[in-house]
Amino acid sequence: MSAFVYRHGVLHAEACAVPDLVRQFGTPLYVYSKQALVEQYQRYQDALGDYDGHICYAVKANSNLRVLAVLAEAGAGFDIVSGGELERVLRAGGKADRIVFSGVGKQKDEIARALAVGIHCFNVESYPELELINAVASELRLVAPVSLRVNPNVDAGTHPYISTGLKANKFGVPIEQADAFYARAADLAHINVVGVDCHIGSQLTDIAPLAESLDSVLALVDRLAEQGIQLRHVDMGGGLGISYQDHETAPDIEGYIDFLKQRLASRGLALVLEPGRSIVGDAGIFVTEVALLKEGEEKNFAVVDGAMNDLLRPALYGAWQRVQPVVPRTEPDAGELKHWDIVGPICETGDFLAKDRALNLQPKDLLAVMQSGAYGFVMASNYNTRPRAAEVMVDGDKVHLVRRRETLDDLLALEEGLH
Ligand SMILES: Cc1ncc(COP(=O)(O)O)c(C=O)c1O
Ligand SMILES: N[C@@H](CCCC[NH3+])C(=O)O
Repeated sequence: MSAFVYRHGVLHAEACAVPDLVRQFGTPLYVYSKQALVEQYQRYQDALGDYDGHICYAVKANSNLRVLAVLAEAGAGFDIVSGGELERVLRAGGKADRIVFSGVGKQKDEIARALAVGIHCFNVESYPELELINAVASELRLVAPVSLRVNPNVDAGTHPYISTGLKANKFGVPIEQADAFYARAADLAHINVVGVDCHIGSQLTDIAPLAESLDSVLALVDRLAEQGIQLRHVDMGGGLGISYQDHETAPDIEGYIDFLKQRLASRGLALVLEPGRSIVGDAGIFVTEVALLKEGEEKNFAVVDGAMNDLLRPALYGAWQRVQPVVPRTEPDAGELKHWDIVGPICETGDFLAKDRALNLQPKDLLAVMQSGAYGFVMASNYNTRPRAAEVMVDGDKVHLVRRRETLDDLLALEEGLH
């Protein structure tokens, strides 16, 4: 059940009325639900059950320390893509031996730190990277656990910017080259090959492309076994989508994991998954206030105090997210339903949160952009010298400020050269 529901005509986050949160913390504001976060993680964990493996939450989706701490406490592992994300996970109480390290450009110092703390494995994406990891491990007199990220050349059927499993994408090693890659890795003294990894894209609403990728991955696993290279785990990445629009249905997490377990069990393979959006996406909203209404001949614009720097998905991918009034107007004061483009104050035509939405609006109205828990705050910037929004997490009727609003002093603090 959604943690964001109307009660007595007011949008609530769990037991907290959103207007109360706004009075306390201002706008624009990210609001997360602890209950929604834990419930969604628990679905993955329960579906895995006592099957050997890890649910490694993809930190990039929402890396707030409190979000990570809640998931660490629930028992999550983590998928990281930088040294910065590694430190976040460790600070939040995540266990190093449940971390997988993905990404095409891992740096020497990031590799060294990950080796020193003892992560579960590196998801390697190229030969030069494999050699770098071997060299760093050799310097530290350690052995690096490694999984190869294969690119199965499968169309994930998602937005081209978030599709990662095609030959044209920069990710992974083409699956036809994987046999040779493993043979070479097996010869390196400081590399221990433990698995195979595949992540074909994000916001998938159909699991057929994942099943197709799994076929190729398992054929590779079987070929390697014949050559005496026995892998211990298969990591199918993340990618399960959520319902941003009514016509989109989120894939069935339990059904998907059951399917994976069935395919892996006969080969004695453990299962690793790296879900991001499907854990945190529904657990957050972005709240913004209408600053002014600008009605025109062709278009009506509602200028709000949130912008593309706060929530980039609409500008970057043309993404469509639900926009709901925090306190919907009711008869007899419902006013006139008009179509609005919800735009921010930034000097870019692409600065919109939504287009052509039928709403009854007045200045100072609060709007909630739903499904903003994933790839929301993490993609925020300071463009137009806009301090980034505050983030709060509700837990029943309690609310915790989990990142304070930035100030102008925060923004200017790192700049030098005036005197
Ligand atoms: C390697 C890797 N793993 C996991 C994820 C998480 O994906 P999602 O948020 O779609 O579950 C991503 C992002 O797409 C990724 O690049
Ligand atoms: N940022 C993207 C997802 C990218 C996934 C990263 N591999 C989105 O908002 O949809």
